[in-house]
Amino acid sequence: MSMIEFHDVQKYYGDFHALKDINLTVEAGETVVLIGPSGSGKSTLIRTINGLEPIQDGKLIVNGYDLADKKTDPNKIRKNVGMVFQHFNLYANKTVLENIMLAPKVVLKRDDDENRDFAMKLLDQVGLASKADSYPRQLSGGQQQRIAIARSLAMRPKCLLFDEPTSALDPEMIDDVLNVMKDIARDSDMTMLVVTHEMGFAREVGDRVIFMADGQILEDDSKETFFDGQPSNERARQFLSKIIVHK
Ligand SMILES: Nc1ncnc2c1ncn2[C@@H]1O[C@H](COP(=O)(O)OP(=O)(O)OP(=O)(O)O)[C@@H](O)[C@H]1O
Repeated sequence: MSMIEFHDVQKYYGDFHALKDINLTVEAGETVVLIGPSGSGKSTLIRTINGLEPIQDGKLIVNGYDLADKKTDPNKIRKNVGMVFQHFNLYANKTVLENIMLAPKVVLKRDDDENRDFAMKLLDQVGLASKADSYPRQLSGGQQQRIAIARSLAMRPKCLLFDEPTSALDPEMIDDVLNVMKDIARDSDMTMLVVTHEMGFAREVGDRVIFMADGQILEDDSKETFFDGQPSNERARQFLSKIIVHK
Protein backbone atom coordinates (compact mmCIF):
# COMPACT_ATOMS: atom_id res chain seq x y z
CA MET A 1 0.00 0.00 0.00
CA SER A 2 1.28 3.44 -0.90
CA MET A 3 1.36 6.12 1.80
CA ILE A 4 -0.42 8.78 -0.28
CA GLU A 5 -2.52 8.42 -3.44
CA PHE A 6 -4.16 11.29 -5.29
CA HIS A 7 -6.51 10.21 -8.08
CA ASP A 8 -7.84 13.04 -10.28
CA VAL A 9 -8.13 15.34 -7.29
CA GLN A 10 -9.80 18.75 -7.73
CA LYS A 11 -9.75 21.51 -5.14
CA TYR A 12 -11.67 24.78 -5.37
CA TYR A 13 -11.66 27.90 -3.23
CA GLY A 14 -15.10 29.19 -4.22
CA ASP A 15 -14.87 29.50 -8.01
CA PHE A 16 -11.09 29.37 -8.05
CA HIS A 17 -9.71 26.04 -9.25
CA ALA A 18 -6.68 25.65 -6.97
CA LEU A 19 -5.74 21.99 -7.66
CA LYS A 20 -6.38 20.60 -11.12
CA ASP A 21 -6.44 16.87 -11.90
CA ILE A 22 -3.82 15.94 -9.33
CA ASN A 23 -2.51 12.40 -9.74
CA LEU A 24 0.31 11.53 -7.42
CA THR A 25 1.48 8.47 -5.52
CA VAL A 26 4.01 8.67 -2.71
CA GLU A 27 5.46 5.47 -1.28
CA ALA A 28 6.23 4.97 2.40
CA GLY A 29 9.65 6.33 3.28
CA GLU A 30 10.02 8.63 0.27
CA THR A 31 11.16 12.24 0.62
CA VAL A 32 9.38 14.37 -1.96
CA VAL A 33 10.18 18.04 -2.54
CA LEU A 34 7.52 20.32 -4.01
CA ILE A 35 8.64 23.43 -5.82
CA GLY A 36 7.02 26.01 -8.05
CA PRO A 37 6.13 29.67 -8.29
CA SER A 38 4.16 31.49 -5.63
CA GLY A 39 0.45 30.68 -5.80
CA SER A 40 0.93 27.45 -7.74
CA GLY A 41 -0.90 25.34 -5.15
CA LYS A 42 1.97 23.70 -3.25
CA SER A 43 0.65 24.58 0.22
CA THR A 44 -2.87 23.69 -0.81
CA LEU A 45 -1.72 20.28 -2.01
CA ILE A 46 0.06 19.34 1.18
CA ARG A 47 -2.75 20.74 3.33
CA THR A 48 -5.21 18.36 1.65
CA ILE A 49 -3.10 15.41 2.82
CA ASN A 50 -3.89 15.92 6.50
CA GLY A 51 -7.41 17.12 5.84
CA LEU A 52 -6.72 20.81 6.60
CA GLU A 53 -8.21 21.57 3.18
CA PRO A 54 -11.08 19.45 1.88
CA ILE A 55 -11.08 18.30 -1.74
CA GLN A 56 -14.10 18.68 -3.99
CA ASP A 57 -13.59 15.83 -6.43
CA GLY A 58 -11.42 12.79 -7.02
CA LYS A 59 -9.99 10.39 -4.49
CA LEU A 60 -7.33 10.96 -1.87
CA ILE A 61 -6.10 7.99 0.14
CA VAL A 62 -3.67 8.59 2.99
CA ASN A 63 -2.25 5.65 4.91
CA GLY A 64 -5.15 3.57 3.66
CA TYR A 65 -7.87 6.04 4.69
CA ASP A 66 -10.11 7.68 2.09
CA LEU A 67 -10.21 11.38 3.01
CA ALA A 68 -13.34 12.11 1.00
CA ASP A 69 -15.25 9.41 2.85
CA LYS A 70 -17.32 11.08 5.56
CA LYS A 71 -16.94 7.96 7.69
CA THR A 72 -13.15 8.43 7.93
CA ASP A 73 -12.27 9.71 11.39
CA PRO A 74 -10.08 12.83 10.89
CA ASN A 75 -8.13 11.87 14.01
CA LYS A 76 -6.92 8.73 12.26
CA ILE A 77 -5.24 10.97 9.72
CA ARG A 78 -3.93 13.52 12.18
CA LYS A 79 -2.34 10.86 14.37
CA ASN A 80 -0.31 9.59 11.46
CA VAL A 81 0.39 12.75 9.51
CA GLY A 82 2.29 15.59 11.18
CA MET A 83 2.76 19.09 9.82
CA VAL A 84 5.42 21.75 10.29
CA PHE A 85 4.35 25.26 9.30
CA GLN A 86 6.24 28.31 8.11
CA HIS A 87 5.40 30.20 11.31
CA PHE A 88 6.09 27.40 13.84
CA ASN A 89 2.66 27.72 15.56
CA LEU A 90 3.97 26.80 19.02
CA TYR A 91 1.76 27.40 22.06
CA ALA A 92 3.12 30.65 23.53
CA ASN A 93 1.93 29.99 27.08
CA LYS A 94 3.48 26.53 27.31
CA THR A 95 7.10 25.61 27.83
CA VAL A 96 9.05 23.82 25.14
CA LEU A 97 8.63 20.49 26.93
CA GLU A 98 4.89 21.07 27.43
CA ASN A 99 4.53 21.92 23.74
CA ILE A 100 6.09 18.62 22.77
CA MET A 101 4.20 16.54 25.35
CA LEU A 102 0.73 17.98 24.73
CA ALA A 103 -0.57 16.08 21.69
CA PRO A 104 0.76 12.65 22.77
CA LYS A 105 -0.86 13.21 26.16
CA VAL A 106 -4.25 14.39 24.85
CA VAL A 107 -4.58 12.40 21.65
CA LEU A 108 -2.62 9.23 22.42
CA LYS A 109 -3.03 9.24 26.24
CA ARG A 110 0.68 8.42 26.45
CA ASP A 111 1.95 7.62 29.93
CA ASP A 112 3.52 10.70 31.54
CA ASP A 113 7.00 9.29 32.19
CA GLU A 114 7.23 7.75 28.75
CA ASN A 115 5.97 11.00 27.20
CA ARG A 116 8.59 13.06 29.04
CA ASP A 117 11.43 10.65 28.23
CA PHE A 118 10.56 10.63 24.54
CA ALA A 119 10.15 14.43 24.45
CA MET A 120 13.60 14.85 26.02
CA LYS A 121 15.09 12.43 23.53
CA LEU A 122 13.60 14.46 20.67
CA LEU A 123 14.86 17.70 22.19
CA ASP A 124 18.28 16.16 22.32
CA GLN A 125 17.93 15.09 18.69
CA VAL A 126 17.17 18.67 17.58
CA GLY A 127 20.01 19.99 19.76
CA LEU A 128 17.83 21.86 22.25
CA ALA A 129 17.71 19.73 25.39
CA SER A 130 18.83 22.71 27.45
CA LYS A 131 15.71 24.67 26.42
CA ALA A 132 13.12 22.24 27.84
CA ASP A 133 11.79 24.75 30.36
CA SER A 134 12.01 27.84 28.16
CA TYR A 135 9.00 29.50 26.56
CA PRO A 136 8.83 29.91 22.78
CA ARG A 137 9.32 33.70 22.98
CA GLN A 138 12.72 33.11 24.61
CA LEU A 139 13.94 31.21 21.54
CA SER A 140 15.13 32.28 18.11
CA GLY A 141 13.01 31.50 15.06
CA GLY A 142 15.31 28.66 14.08
CA GLN A 143 15.12 27.17 17.56
CA GLN A 144 11.33 27.50 17.57
CA GLN A 145 11.16 25.67 14.26
CA ARG A 146 13.33 22.85 15.58
CA ILE A 147 10.94 22.57 18.55
CA ALA A 148 8.01 22.49 16.14
CA ILE A 149 9.69 19.60 14.32
CA ALA A 150 10.30 17.78 17.62
CA ARG A 151 6.65 18.36 18.52
CA SER A 152 5.54 16.73 15.27
CA LEU A 153 7.89 13.80 15.78
CA ALA A 154 6.50 13.23 19.27
CA MET A 155 3.36 11.73 17.70
CA ARG A 156 5.53 9.17 15.88
CA PRO A 157 3.81 10.01 12.59
CA LYS A 158 4.21 7.89 9.50
CA CYS A 159 4.25 10.96 7.35
CA LEU A 160 5.53 14.49 7.95
CA LEU A 161 4.51 17.51 5.88
CA PHE A 162 6.65 20.65 5.80
CA ASP A 163 5.20 23.90 4.44
CA GLU A 164 8.12 26.25 3.69
CA PRO A 165 9.70 25.54 7.08
CA THR A 166 12.68 27.84 6.58
CA SER A 167 11.20 30.75 4.68
CA ALA A 168 10.37 32.82 7.78
CA LEU A 169 13.87 32.39 9.22
CA ASP A 170 16.92 34.61 9.22
CA PRO A 171 19.54 33.17 6.86
CA GLU A 172 21.89 32.08 9.64
CA MET A 173 19.15 29.91 11.21
CA ILE A 174 18.25 28.02 8.05
CA ASP A 175 21.00 25.41 8.09
CA ASP A 176 20.25 24.27 11.64
CA VAL A 177 16.68 23.53 10.66
CA LEU A 178 17.62 21.91 7.35
CA ASN A 179 20.17 19.71 9.11
CA VAL A 180 17.49 18.41 11.47
CA MET A 181 15.26 17.69 8.49
CA LYS A 182 18.10 15.97 6.64
CA ASP A 183 18.76 13.72 9.65
CA ILE A 184 15.10 12.72 9.73
CA ALA A 185 15.04 12.03 5.99
CA ARG A 186 18.16 9.86 6.24
CA ASP A 187 17.64 8.08 9.53
CA SER A 188 13.91 7.43 9.70
CA ASP A 189 11.51 5.53 7.51
CA MET A 190 9.05 8.40 7.62
CA THR A 191 7.45 9.70 4.46
CA MET A 192 8.27 13.40 3.99
CA LEU A 193 6.69 15.98 1.70
CA VAL A 194 8.51 19.29 1.76
CA VAL A 195 7.46 22.55 0.15
CA THR A 196 10.67 24.53 -0.04
CA HIS A 197 12.84 26.81 -2.10
CA GLU A 198 15.94 25.19 -0.61
CA MET A 199 17.35 23.39 -3.62
CA GLY A 200 20.40 22.20 -1.67
CA PHE A 201 18.04 20.22 0.54
CA ALA A 202 16.20 18.85 -2.50
CA ARG A 203 19.44 17.77 -4.13
CA GLU A 204 20.86 16.18 -1.03
CA VAL A 205 17.96 14.23 0.45
CA GLY A 206 14.98 14.46 -1.89
CA ASP A 207 14.06 11.25 -3.64
CA ARG A 208 11.77 13.10 -6.02
CA VAL A 209 11.15 16.66 -7.13
CA ILE A 210 7.66 17.77 -8.12
CA PHE A 211 7.16 21.04 -9.98
CA MET A 212 3.78 22.74 -9.78
CA ALA A 213 2.33 25.72 -11.63
CA ASP A 214 -1.25 26.99 -11.87
CA GLY A 215 -2.59 24.22 -9.65
CA GLN A 216 -1.13 21.43 -11.79
CA ILE A 217 1.76 19.02 -11.42
CA LEU A 218 3.86 19.72 -14.50
CA GLU A 219 6.90 17.65 -13.63
CA ASP A 220 7.52 14.68 -11.31
CA ASP A 221 11.12 13.55 -11.55
CA SER A 222 13.89 11.86 -9.68
CA LYS A 223 16.24 14.53 -8.34
CA GLU A 224 18.90 13.29 -10.77
CA THR A 225 16.65 13.91 -13.76
CA PHE A 226 15.49 17.24 -12.39
CA PHE A 227 18.81 18.74 -11.42
CA ASP A 228 21.37 17.00 -13.60
CA GLY A 229 19.27 16.21 -16.62
CA GLN A 230 16.60 18.43 -18.04
CA PRO A 231 13.03 18.66 -16.83
CA SER A 232 10.87 18.04 -19.90
CA ASN A 233 8.48 20.85 -19.03
CA GLU A 234 9.50 24.28 -20.34
CA ARG A 235 8.17 26.18 -17.28
CA ALA A 236 10.04 23.84 -14.96
CA ARG A 237 13.25 24.48 -16.93
CA GLN A 238 12.73 28.24 -16.69
CA PHE A 239 12.00 28.03 -12.97
CA LEU A 240 15.12 25.97 -12.38
CA SER A 241 17.33 28.36 -14.31
CA LYS A 242 16.02 31.31 -12.27
CA ILE A 243 16.63 29.53 -8.98
CA ILE A 244 20.19 28.70 -9.92
CA VAL A 245 20.83 32.30 -10.98
CA HIS A 246 19.51 33.52 -7.63
CA LYS A 247 21.67 31.20 -5.51
N1 LIG B 1 -8.13 30.01 1.79
C1 LIG B 1 -8.06 30.43 0.53
N2 LIG B 1 -9.09 31.05 -0.08
C2 LIG B 1 -9.02 31.45 -1.36
N3 LIG B 1 -7.94 31.28 -2.15
C3 LIG B 1 -6.88 30.68 -1.60
C4 LIG B 1 -6.87 30.22 -0.25
N4 LIG B 1 -5.66 29.66 0.01
C5 LIG B 1 -4.95 29.76 -1.13
N5 LIG B 1 -5.67 30.37 -2.08
C6 LIG B 1 -5.24 30.62 -3.47
O1 LIG B 1 -4.90 29.38 -4.06
C7 LIG B 1 -3.73 29.52 -4.87
C8 LIG B 1 -2.66 28.55 -4.41
O2 LIG B 1 -2.21 28.94 -3.11
P1 LIG B 1 -1.09 28.14 -2.33
O3 LIG B 1 -0.85 28.84 -1.03
O4 LIG B 1 -1.47 26.71 -2.28
O5 LIG B 1 0.14 28.33 -3.30
P2 LIG B 1 1.69 28.08 -3.04
O6 LIG B 1 2.22 27.48 -4.28
O7 LIG B 1 1.88 27.35 -1.76
O8 LIG B 1 2.25 29.57 -2.93
P3 LIG B 1 3.38 30.21 -1.97
O9 LIG B 1 4.69 29.67 -2.47
O10 LIG B 1 3.23 31.67 -2.24
O11 LIG B 1 3.03 29.82 -0.57
C9 LIG B 1 -3.30 30.99 -4.78
O12 LIG B 1 -3.79 31.66 -5.89
C10 LIG B 1 -3.98 31.47 -3.52
O13 LIG B 1 -4.29 32.84 -3.61
